[in-house]
Amino acid sequence: MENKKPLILISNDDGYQAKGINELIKYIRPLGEVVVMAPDSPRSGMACAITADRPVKYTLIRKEPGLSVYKCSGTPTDCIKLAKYAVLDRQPDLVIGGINHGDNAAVNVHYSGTMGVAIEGCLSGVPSIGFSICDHHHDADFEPTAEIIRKITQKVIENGLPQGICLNVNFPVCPEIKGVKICRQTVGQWTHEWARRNHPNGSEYFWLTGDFENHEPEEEDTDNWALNNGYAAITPTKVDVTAYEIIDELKNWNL
Ligand SMILES: Nc1nc2c(ncn2[C@@H]2O[C@H](COP(=O)(O)O)[C@@H](O)[C@H]2O)c(=O)[nH]1
Repeated sequence: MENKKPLILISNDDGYQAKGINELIKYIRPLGEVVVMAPDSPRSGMACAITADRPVKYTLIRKEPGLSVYKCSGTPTDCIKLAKYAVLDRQPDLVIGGINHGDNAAVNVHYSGTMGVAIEGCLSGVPSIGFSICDHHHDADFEPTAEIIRKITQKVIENGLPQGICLNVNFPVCPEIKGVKICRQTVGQWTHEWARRNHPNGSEYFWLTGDFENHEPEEEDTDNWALNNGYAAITPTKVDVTAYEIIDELKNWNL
């Protein structure tokens, strides 16, 4: 029986030409057969959005031994769904989103197209990881993340992940990452989220801005604490968002 290399499906939300996904391809290639299906342009903030009202297309960009790269007109989640349906000849062994230009720690897991990739992989029963770095610049330095990305990826290939759980991995911006912390999601929220502006035609419009308010900066078990102190943060993330803790209370409402 041929011993096949792990099949690794990669996507992102910064587009197939972004530095982050191309650095990720470089770090991951030695670990398996890599197939990339990524948006044809940036799709930040798309979370788990899907395209239900217009055609979605994909195009082969490059094909080498062990690596195929496609661009797609859809969302990050569309990329995973379409790659599995139209391109792959078998279920992938691993789905990876990233490396995102900007972190997706704390509540950002709910806005992130990077985590939309990992959540879609997880929902389809595939061990999945989202990788992000706390640097929005297009030429961010991803090199300090390489060794940890390879270690985490290899561990997930070897051990898998429980059904319904994926990993949200965030990296600080520093020349040498101190290590890895296993964290919980920080409690916080975005404030001052809009800039009110006037269009030259006299109309008013709003532009998304915002400050992220960390409500527990001293709590050392949070992903934001790890990132603020030079550690990579691994936040195990569930796709079942049921609030089990209040089911009995609601039953007692006798609706
Ligand atoms: N400037 C603001 N950024 C926000 C706000 N809410 C979320 N976000 C950012 O969106 C990204 C989406 O992640 P991606 O992986 O799709 O790029 C998330 O990481 C947050 O940083 C906001 O109110 N203002």
